[in-house]
Amino acid sequence: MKPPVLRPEPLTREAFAPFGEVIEASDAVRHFTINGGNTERYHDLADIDVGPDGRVIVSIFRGQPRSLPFVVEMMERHPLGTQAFVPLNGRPYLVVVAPAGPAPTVADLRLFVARGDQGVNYGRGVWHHPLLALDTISDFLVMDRSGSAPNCDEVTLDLPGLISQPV
Ligand SMILES: NC(=O)N[C@@H](O)C(=O)O
Ligand code: NI
Repeated sequence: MKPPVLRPEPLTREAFAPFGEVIEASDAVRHFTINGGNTERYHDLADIDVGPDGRVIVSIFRGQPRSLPFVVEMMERHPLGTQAFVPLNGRPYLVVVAPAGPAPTVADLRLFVARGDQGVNYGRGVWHHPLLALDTISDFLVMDRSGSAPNCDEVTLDLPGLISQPV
């Protein structure tokens, strides 16, 4: 059977809410002026949760661009903590997610096209595809959990999904 084509959706806080938060300086979020008027603070955008035994760490992921069309064959989740990605190069990228819970099927997958000024924070246990950078080598600031217990479950999709081009 041919892999179903995943329908790209624009990344919005509302559409992404079942999977986590969107990290962006939007007028829709609480923001206020600080530093004597020099700076606007877009406040409390995401819940970084690493559980009682984890430690929050900040890393940079330097992703190679994915070639399109791209076949989504696997998904992963981090049951012990959230994982946030914030693009550092101002370039669009792709996010493929499925709800936390049982292993997803291709019918559960959602494909979001993120702008270069939008980050995402995957909720604990939310299924997602590893980083999907586009067009050029791209750096992302990543906030996630460090700890001794294993924190990455992977599944292979019985029927893969297809990200066609152009998204
Ligand atoms: N393995 C790793 O740290 N990266 C993945 O979790 C990812 O979501 O890219
Ligand atoms: Ni991950």
